[in-house]
Amino acid sequence: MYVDLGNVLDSTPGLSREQLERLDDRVADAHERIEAGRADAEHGYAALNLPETTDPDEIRAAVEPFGDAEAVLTVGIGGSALGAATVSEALGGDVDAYFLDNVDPEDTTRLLDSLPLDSTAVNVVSRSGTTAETLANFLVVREAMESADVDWTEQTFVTTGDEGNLRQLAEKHDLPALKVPDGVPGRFSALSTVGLACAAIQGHDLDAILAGAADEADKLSGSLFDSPAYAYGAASYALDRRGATVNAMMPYAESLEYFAEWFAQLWAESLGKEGVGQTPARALGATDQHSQLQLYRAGRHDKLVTLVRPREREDRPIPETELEGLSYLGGSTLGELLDAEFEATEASLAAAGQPNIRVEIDRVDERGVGELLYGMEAACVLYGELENVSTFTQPAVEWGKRAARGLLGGGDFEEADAVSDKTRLEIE
Ligand SMILES: O=P(O)(O)OC[C@H]1O[C@H](O)[C@H](O)[C@@H](O)[C@@H]1O
Repeated sequence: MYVDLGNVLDSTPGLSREQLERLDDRVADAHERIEAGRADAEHGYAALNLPETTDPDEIRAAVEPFGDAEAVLTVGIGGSALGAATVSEALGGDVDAYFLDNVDPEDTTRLLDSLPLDSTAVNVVSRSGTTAETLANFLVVREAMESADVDWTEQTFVTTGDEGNLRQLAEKHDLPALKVPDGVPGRFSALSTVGLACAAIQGHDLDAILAGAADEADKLSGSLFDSPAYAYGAASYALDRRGATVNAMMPYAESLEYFAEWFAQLWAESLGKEGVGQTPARALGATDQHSQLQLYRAGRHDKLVTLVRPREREDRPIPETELEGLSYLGGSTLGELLDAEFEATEASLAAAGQPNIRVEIDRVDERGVGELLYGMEAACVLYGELENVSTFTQPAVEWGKRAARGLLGGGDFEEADAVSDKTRLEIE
């Protein structure tokens, strides 16, 4: 992963070279703390050890029974879906991948009606094994399979912890089960059993994904000037502190659209604590140049725009045309056009003094995806250290979960009372 901070030096808010150097002393301290956490495999910090601790053979063995599947359906939510979706969307593959990560009845019905159920492998993923959306969706999928005379026990495997409803289900029906790694919160689990089982079914090279991540891990050091991940994390933190409270993640590759979603969870759940945290926004280049960019260039100076792209991609020529006004396009390629748009956006933000950071990988391949995921996780952990928040918890999310559960009669939760106490001011 390559990170270019050039366009934060003269922006507003911005960071001078001296400010970056002063920040580097704090990066050194934070790095020491992170390394100590990794050495003790402390909760959360253990995620940064995944390139070494994830066993690709274990994942390949667990999915072996599904070698002939035409499709793979991941049933999970949040960190139990977004990592797998990011890897799968980035790398494509002959086996179609689908994700049930919401409980929208219309969408679920549409998906189940369109899937070849008798040749779909189903991976039910939940770290806790208790998440209502995931378990409810699984029950719906199971019933759809039974109605289609498909033996769901032959086509389902689970990825979960040692305890919980899902573990019990796997034991009862003798389903293959992968274990979620200890000490790794869901949003940091893309490089583990949680994020890689789907990729394994699609035939992707797990070793190369982990090797890309390991390369990024090797670059972590006591200086942001030696580590792209820390450069990104430290600059994002310092810019937020100076007023760039929004981080618009804008990949220039359709295959990385999910990456921006994954990043949004990582950043929001990890850093949104005690009144602080940079708000992630999602954009896609070049599409959103024709919608959101107006705001990013001419709106408040409260945003950092992160522009992500691969340095190489498979290209496609733009045919020559007889239309004179379009002659500049003919003979060029779609990739060249996309790159020109990337650079034009970057320059236009810089000219307006809006801070932006360029993040590149060589290609959107296994290695590149491993680098990007690991790099952003390490950036997030560093940001959390600098901000002094508890990066690996999500108490605010738990509140809503308890309220919803109480409403459904799943227990006596005082949070559910707040729902009936709602103040209304309804206009018809
Ligand atoms: O994997 P699960 O236990 O089902 O959790 C799935 C998701 O649910 C929660 O709401 C958490 O806030 C997320 O961090 C987590 O990734």
